[in-house]
Amino acid sequence: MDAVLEAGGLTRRFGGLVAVENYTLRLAAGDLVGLIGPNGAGKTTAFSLLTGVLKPTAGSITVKGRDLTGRKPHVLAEAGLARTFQNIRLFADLSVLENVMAGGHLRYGASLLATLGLTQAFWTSESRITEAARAIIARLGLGEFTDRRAGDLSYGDQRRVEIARALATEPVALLLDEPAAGLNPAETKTLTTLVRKINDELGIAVLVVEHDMRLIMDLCRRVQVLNRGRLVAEGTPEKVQADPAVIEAYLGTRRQRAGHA
Ligand SMILES: Nc1ncnc2c1ncn2[C@@H]1O[C@H](COP(=O)(O)OP(=O)(O)OP(=O)(O)O)[C@@H](O)[C@H]1O
Repeated sequence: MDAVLEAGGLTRRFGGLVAVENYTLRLAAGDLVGLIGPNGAGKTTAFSLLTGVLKPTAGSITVKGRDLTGRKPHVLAEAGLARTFQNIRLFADLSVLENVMAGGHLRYGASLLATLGLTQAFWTSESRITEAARAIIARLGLGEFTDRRAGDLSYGDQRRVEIARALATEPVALLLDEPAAGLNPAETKTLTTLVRKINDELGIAVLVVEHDMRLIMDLCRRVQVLNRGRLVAEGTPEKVQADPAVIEAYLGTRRQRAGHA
């Protein structure tokens, strides 16, 4: 299967520190990949490189075969990479529908001229965006919240709305940055079901960066493990859990912390 997102040899230095070195990822349609690693392993840096928030010191990023290395986050978003944030970033005062429509505007927004002139093109695109947003909201089981103010929802429901907004951009890949942070166990379970459904039913490739090891092992078909900026293992959850390099990465970090204490 062709890759929708490919990262080759991604490296990022901060002064003398190499935060990520030679990180490689191949995400094809339908892939569901988890990225884990102990504290300071480089997960956030890798995520920021993939989403264009940080520029790589070396390496490349291609989306659907297009080289987008070093391009800004909005360019990657327009090319089909959707993301969520560690700290949910919804428009709290807008309704759930309006939040999800904001995703659609990125994809189908009418041109400025059409908007100012309120031409037929504007109304056509506006009604198309509204209908698409409603369909996504229904598909994700959020129908009861459609007209509610986003800021009034529980944290778990806000997370789902954020994912709905990401889907409204019609992405080829969805990148989730610690989606379970701040969720209770029941909300985490609902989230797991939702992400699996998106991946299974819509065929959208998913990359999840998480601290919650259980979620990653339950959810993902393939897991990558970073340690000190380098990939030390990649494979099925079963294979990765039994890998001595992974066990050492986590134990080593714990030993280090015990040493500092
Ligand atoms: N902007 C920065 N400037 C300097 N060093 C940085 C910067 N961002 C990250 N680092 C360093 O790069 C390394 C990797 O950090 P990163 O935040 O990517 O790891 P992480 O796996 O996401 O960690 P955590 O699980 O604790 O969030 C760390 O040593 C960190 O201190």
